[in-house]
Amino acid sequence: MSGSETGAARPAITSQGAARPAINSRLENLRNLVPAERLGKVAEAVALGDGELEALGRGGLPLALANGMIENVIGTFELPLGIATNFTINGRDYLIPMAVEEPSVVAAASYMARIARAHGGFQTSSSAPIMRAQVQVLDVADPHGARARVLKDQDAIIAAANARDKVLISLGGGCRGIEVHVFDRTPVGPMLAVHLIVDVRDAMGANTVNTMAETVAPIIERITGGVVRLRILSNYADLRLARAAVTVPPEALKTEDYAGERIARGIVEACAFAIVDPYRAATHNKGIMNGIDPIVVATGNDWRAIEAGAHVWAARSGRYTALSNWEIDGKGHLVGTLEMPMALGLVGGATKTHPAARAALKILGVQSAQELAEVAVAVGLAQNMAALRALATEGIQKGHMALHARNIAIVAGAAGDEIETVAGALAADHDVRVDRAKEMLEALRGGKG
Ligand SMILES: CC(C)(COP(=O)([O-])OP(=O)([O-])OC[C@H]1O[C@@H](n2cnc3c(N)ncnc32)[C@H](O)[C@@H]1OP(=O)([O-])[O-])[C@@H](O)C(=O)NCCC(=O)NCCSC(=O)C[C@@](C)(O)CC(=O)[O-]
Ligand SMILES: NC(=O)C1=CN([C@@H]2O[C@H](COP(=O)(O)OP(=O)(O)OC[C@H]3O[C@@H](n4cnc5c(N)ncnc54)[C@H](OP(=O)(O)O)[C@@H]3O)[C@@H](O)[C@H]2O)C=CC1
Repeated sequence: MSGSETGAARPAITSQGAARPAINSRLENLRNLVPAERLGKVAEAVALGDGELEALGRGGLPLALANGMIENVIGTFELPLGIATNFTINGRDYLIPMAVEEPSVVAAASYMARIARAHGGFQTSSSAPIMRAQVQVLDVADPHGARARVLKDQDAIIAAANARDKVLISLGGGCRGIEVHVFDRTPVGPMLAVHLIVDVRDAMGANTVNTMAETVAPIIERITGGVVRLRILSNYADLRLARAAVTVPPEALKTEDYAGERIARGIVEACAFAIVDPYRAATHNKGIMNGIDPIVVATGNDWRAIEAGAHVWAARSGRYTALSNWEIDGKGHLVGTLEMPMALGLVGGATKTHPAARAALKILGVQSAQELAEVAVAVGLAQNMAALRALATEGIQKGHMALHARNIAIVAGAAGDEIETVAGALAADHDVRVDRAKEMLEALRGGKG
């Protein structure tokens, strides 16, 4: 990992998280219950209140609220919300709410978390929640001279930016500094990008920094003698990094068919493929985002922003590559690491307006946006580990298609108890196809009739 320069700013997750009583994320047999029973178990584990239970039980978002969130609302669109179990992060157990349409994602994360928890779980860290806003300046005669003038007057710009958001300042956030990037040649002539470097505390921060950028634009025009056009945050949140690491001995990975050393080596080899080949890296990173996006969605955060930040970070060297690293340490243990931008909020956006998002945050029990970011990358790393383990051994279809079989059964027309019966038969036959499911369904119904 390369982010140690910002690591010093990280407040200890354990001290921030201390407000929530410890839970046990193992929740054995959750998979064998029906949804209402699962909700009961989770509610008991994290002490959900009536409001949260109601929000999760009834689907989360009343139409009247939805109508206030976006434009031209005609209804709501639901996704399954699953709970990944077994997570231990920095010595603390977490239940992970995941809103996602893809089968096997929740199971895969829970599986790797189960392996990791016996070996200390995931270790995480993060930098302070610092975002950048950009102010684009055109028509500057002397861009380098203008840069020098902006930096000389940066205290006045910072003061003007901070005058706009008293709440943020009272919480210890605010504009911390200025950077000026000069582009000598662009299709429209020389250009400056003045960056406001802002600590947004527990917000994702887009609106916060956009307001600041618009506020300081006239001052920047005056100082540079240029014309300001764009005033907007950058989704390349390279100053807001979260990191996760996991170490497991090879014997923890072994299965009936594969030795642990073979699996660990296979994971390292799979990662090497993604490091050198962008075609593979895109899929490798999609697997990481399989873990992260469902948390982003469940907590009402902006997943487009997280995706944008992830992929520009993956290409920061000029070549798109793997976000994670897998290696074998001196003791022969498998070591996985992931570091990436993670601009998540506990306030702002839909985090407070969406009742199910509030319930998801309660389930997570996180005390700060930084803690949420660290949990998200830990789950991303677990998901990556699960996919690479499967790919390097039996292949993805065995586990994934067995769980996807339920979707196929539904597409074929199965309902109620038929879904599990047809899905089980499809998986047992290793032939997960809709036409096959239809045949099975006909036979099942014919048998009953
Ligand atoms: C799917 C598994 C976990 C099965 O694996 P398995 O060996 O059949 O699982 P198991 O039945 O032995 O159970 C092991 C643990 O997994 C969990 N688990 C297992 N099943 C369930 C379930 N039904 N409901 C809830 N949890 C489940 C659960 O934690 C369980 O422990 P337990 O608590 O029972 O002691 C495994 O095959 C796997 O991890 N596969 C990888 C799946 C994956 O990566 N899916 C993502 C979609 S594919 C994709 O989009 C990404 C990709 C692959 O392209 C990325 C890339 O290329 O890098
Ligand atoms: N390119 C992009 O990614 C863009 C994204 N967006 C959208 O912007 C939204 C996120 O913006 P964001 O600024 O986070 O949201 P908000 O403006 O809704 O919330 C941030 C505000 O909440 C208040 N606040 C209260 N408690 C805290 C706390 N503990 N820490 C920090 N702030 C606190 C602050 O001041 P106060 O109370 O004074 O408001 C702060 O300005 C998302 O919906 C996103 O989709 C918008 C434009 C572009």
